[in-house]
Amino acid sequence: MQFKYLNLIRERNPLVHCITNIVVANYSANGLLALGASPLMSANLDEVAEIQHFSQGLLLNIGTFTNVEAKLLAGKAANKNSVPVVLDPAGCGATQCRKNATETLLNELDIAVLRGNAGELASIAKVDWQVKGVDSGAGNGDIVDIAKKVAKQYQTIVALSGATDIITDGERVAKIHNGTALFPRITGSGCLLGAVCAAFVGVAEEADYFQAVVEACTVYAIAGELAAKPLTETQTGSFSIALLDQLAEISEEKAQQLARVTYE
Ligand SMILES: Nc1ncnc2c1ncn2[C@@H]1O[C@H](COP(=O)(O)OP(=O)(O)O)[C@@H](O)[C@H]1O
Ligand SMILES: Cc1ncsc1CCOP(=O)(O)O
Ligand SMILES: [Mg+2]
Repeated sequence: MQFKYLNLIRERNPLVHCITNIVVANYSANGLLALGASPLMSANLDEVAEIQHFSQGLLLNIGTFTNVEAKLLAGKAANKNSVPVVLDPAGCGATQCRKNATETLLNELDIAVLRGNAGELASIAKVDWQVKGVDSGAGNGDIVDIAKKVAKQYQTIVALSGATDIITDGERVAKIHNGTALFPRITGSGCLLGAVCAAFVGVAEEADYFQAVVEACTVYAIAGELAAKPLTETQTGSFSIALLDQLAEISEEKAQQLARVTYE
């Protein structure tokens, strides 16, 4: 697999505007900085539309279910200014009001990338799933079918994360087999991945968003793998810091060497 967007991020230092949840705001900002992007966190109604005149990517994350109006306003301005919008429906299956808000964002906005775990994507696809808050929960549905269905319905690129990440535009499917079981043991690792996707599509042409998202998820999963290498399975605090270090350290050459990606 050929990588080309990681170096572009480091060259261009894209500004990624995040309207995210309070749990992960600081960690996401640090992760974007480590990668080579420039984070801006704001949910103020007076400025979120204006920010789309100079930002390269917009992340909307519903994790703490706040600022829905700001997300709509920012998303509409981003669409008008050709700024790619990444939606992270964190915890969207937990309550009815989250489901409604997620559907509104998907219907009202042109979402370039929808990044979530299996439970979140199953909830959007209306497939029966035992959702567990912001964690992926358990279910019997075929996750490739779920991801493809949602990608087609909303004409977007779905990045469904888990032990194997599934990236699809509804037709093409990439599976990323990299990662570490330490990822789901720290809070914010999925949310930071959403922000990382925004940085990658922020330096890509629209026609190549699929490839940019595959690259984003692969680089990220490998950074986690490298961070976990010297750690035991209980060193979750160290993993959270080591992941930031690896996002700063990882090169296209290293990613190419370690990537385990298959296409269907
Ligand atoms: N069991 C696992 N083994 C390896 N990697 C994992 C595992 N679970 C999640 N990941 C990785 O963790 C990152 C965050 O995904 P995930 O934990 O699914 O997000 P979320 O926090 O939204 O549930 C992704 O890069 C994914 O590949
Ligand atoms: C714990 C929690 N509660 C609301 S948002 C959030 C953070 C979830 O982070 P992630 O989805 O990346 O694990
Ligand atoms: Mg998580």
